[in-house]
Amino acid sequence: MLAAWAPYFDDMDAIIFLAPISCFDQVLEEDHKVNRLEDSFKLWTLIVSNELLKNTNLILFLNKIDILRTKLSSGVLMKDYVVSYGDRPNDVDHTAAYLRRKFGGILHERSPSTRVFYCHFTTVTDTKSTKLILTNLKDMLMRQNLLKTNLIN
Ligand SMILES: Nc1nc2c(ncn2[C@@H]2O[C@H](COP(=O)(O)OP(=O)(O)OP(=O)(O)O)[C@@H](O)[C@H]2O)c(=O)[nH]1
Repeated sequence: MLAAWAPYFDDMDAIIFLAPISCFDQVLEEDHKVNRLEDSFKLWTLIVSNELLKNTNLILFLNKIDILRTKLSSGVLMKDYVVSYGDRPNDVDHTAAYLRRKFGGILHERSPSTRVFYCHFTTVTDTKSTKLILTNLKDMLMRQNLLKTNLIN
């Protein structure tokens, strides 16, 4: 599937990858044996390791942080679903930072090129904060393109 669409994205400035991190205790609707967070790790691994996309900026949105916060506060334990999480504190700061490190580690280990790890914690339904993140990303990419073409230094 990825192999089929990747060639159409190799000249994109960036791909925004949304991983719904509140879904750590859920399974895929189409396959109840697959954990949704595991599925996001798998897809992220496929994208970061794809040769055709090695020059494309990858921007990771660790999304649904608001739902993650509510879920953890209600007593759902990350370690019950993510065994490697162990006995770390079950709060939003620690769990989110842990997941960020996991996604970043995959990029670091599996990318065929050296790439910056762009990662944001998001609640994309909050249009105001999402607009701000997107505007900053657009500025960053424009600056990067100008640097590449030596129009600024
Ligand atoms: N509270 C909250 N809702 C969100 C967020 N992102 C998406 N949603 C809502 O979640 C619902 C499902 O949208 P998606 O997550 O895009 O789609 P999905 O992952 O295929 O759907 P689900 O299986 O329902 O999670 C929609 O009603 C969205 O508006 C978020 O960050 N916070």
